[in-house]
Amino acid sequence: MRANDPEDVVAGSAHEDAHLAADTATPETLPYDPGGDVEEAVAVDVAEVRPELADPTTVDAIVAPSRDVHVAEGEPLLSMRDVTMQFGGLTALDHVTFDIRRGEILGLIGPNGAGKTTAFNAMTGVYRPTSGTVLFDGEVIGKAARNEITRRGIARTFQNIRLFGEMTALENVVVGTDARHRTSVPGAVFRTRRHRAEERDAIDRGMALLEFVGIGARATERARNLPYGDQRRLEIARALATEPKLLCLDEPAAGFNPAEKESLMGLIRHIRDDGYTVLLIEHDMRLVRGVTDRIVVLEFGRKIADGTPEEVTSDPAVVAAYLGVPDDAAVPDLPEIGGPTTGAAPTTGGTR
Ligand SMILES: Nc1ncnc2c1ncn2[C@@H]1O[C@H](COP(=O)(O)OP(=O)(O)OP(=O)(O)O)[C@@H](O)[C@H]1O
Repeated sequence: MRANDPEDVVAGSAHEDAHLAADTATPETLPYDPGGDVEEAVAVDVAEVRPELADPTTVDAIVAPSRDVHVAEGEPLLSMRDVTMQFGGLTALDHVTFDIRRGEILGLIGPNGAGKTTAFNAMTGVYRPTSGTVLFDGEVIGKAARNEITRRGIARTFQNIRLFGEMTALENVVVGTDARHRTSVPGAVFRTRRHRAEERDAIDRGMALLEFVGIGARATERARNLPYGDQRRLEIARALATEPKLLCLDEPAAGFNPAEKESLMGLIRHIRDDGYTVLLIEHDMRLVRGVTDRIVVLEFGRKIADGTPEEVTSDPAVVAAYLGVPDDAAVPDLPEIGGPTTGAAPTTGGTR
């Protein structure tokens, strides 16, 4: 199990055993696992870096993406081209084509079972499409290991929060920075100058990211002790720590009250304004409409709409998909979708 692999990060899991050293640490001197195959914990003085992060201008500059992206602002960063995904006799995606443009917040919505997660998995290399192509920053994405996808520049958060519960907030974020480290294992073990510099950068960037998402003051608290909303923010900070070209948020507002949703919208806009491209899968239509630049709608594995929030939410086909009413029956306000009362699409079965 690699420490920087988000799929393996589950709050309260057996993985905590690997990080028991944190239990015996003083609040100021925290051991952290630099990730990869290095097993030896390294002492890090968190208190030393905190005062440097008081200036919000510095925080924004540190957090802003620094990787080379081949496509220009507004051009397609990720393209789904005629993607079909079949599971046995079930067609979960049916010739789906859409782009995520560099610098935008794209919402991907649709009723339960519409194919959102499947599209997400095809984009992030979890599935190889049955046919069609996914292009990311000029390269074809096939099936790829998760760390390879992270390395290429796609980061994601999960519907169900996955954090190292016994690690501090800062440690969780520093683990995310490992994806960008270049030090060899011997370099880490012998603590070469480059390794120490990377370690220092990781801590500075980790603190800046925590400040950026609004939980800087909680840097030394264990992830499992953070309030629910702060855990969701921590997941976002950790995803950003991998320096992604594309940040994918899978239902980041699940379980939030209206005030928390409002605050999350502000954070997502801030992330976009800082230079990131964001894909948002979310059931809450108010949030999707309030924060996205464009929306793609799936139903039964097919794309039924693609446009601005205003265009999409007034599209009779979208209204019908959500409410199960005839296409010509305009309904001005779409409700939150995906709950048990939506009658548009079955969650399973049927050939899509
Ligand atoms: N690995 C799989 N094997 C078989 N069928 C699958 C698999 N993954 C998804 N499906 C099916 O594909 C269809 C689309 O599912 P998907 O999870 O992509 O929808 P969704 O829009 O994400 O739904 P939800 O909003 O409920 O998460 C569903 O009928 C689902 O049962």
